[in-house]
Amino acid sequence: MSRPIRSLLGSFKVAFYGIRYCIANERNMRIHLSIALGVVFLCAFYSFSAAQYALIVLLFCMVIAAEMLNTAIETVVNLLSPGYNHLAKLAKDIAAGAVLICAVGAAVIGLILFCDPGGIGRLLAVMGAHPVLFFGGAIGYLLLAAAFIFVPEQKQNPRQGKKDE
Ligand SMILES: Nc1ncnc2c1ncn2[C@@H]1O[C@H](COP(=O)(O)OP(=O)(O)OP(=O)(O)O)[C@@H](O)[C@H]1O
Repeated sequence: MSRPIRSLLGSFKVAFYGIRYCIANERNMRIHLSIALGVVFLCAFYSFSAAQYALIVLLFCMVIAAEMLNTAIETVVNLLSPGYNHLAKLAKDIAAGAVLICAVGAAVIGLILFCDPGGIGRLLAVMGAHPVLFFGGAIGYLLLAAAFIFVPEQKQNPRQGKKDE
């Protein structure tokens, strides 16, 4: 394999390692992903335009990327300032605030999109016609999401990471 291709594949490998690390160790990341999956299910009841789907995908990416940047900032702060430090607190609090702003913004836009009467009507129609299937599916989703969100974590000490990961 040529050097540029190996280097490109290497960049993907480390990026996927970062994504996997956040999913395995950040509860908030798993909450965002569970909500995203729920939203994908809900989309089946709505007839969104291509632009509305694009907006939903953009919101998923925005919130998840913000959460990952927050984790990156927390990790660097832990590396540089393991003890109590007012500046460390400030950096973490500001990063957490940024995630909150993205998540609240996404929730507000989501509410506006999903308040569409046509979609709500279809949702209620399916609920009325197939209650067992509908509520069984909803409970199944909630149980799986809870199991995913509260999976035990094995947070790594950043100083112990391997160099090539
Ligand atoms: N080194 C530190 N010095 C001072 N305050 C800190 C320090 N580390 C954390 N804090 C405070 O504790 C809060 C929680 O920090 P922590 O590192 O546990 O992040 P978190 O928001 O709980 O992230 P997560 O649970 O996603 O790892 C921070 O927002 C900050 O206010």
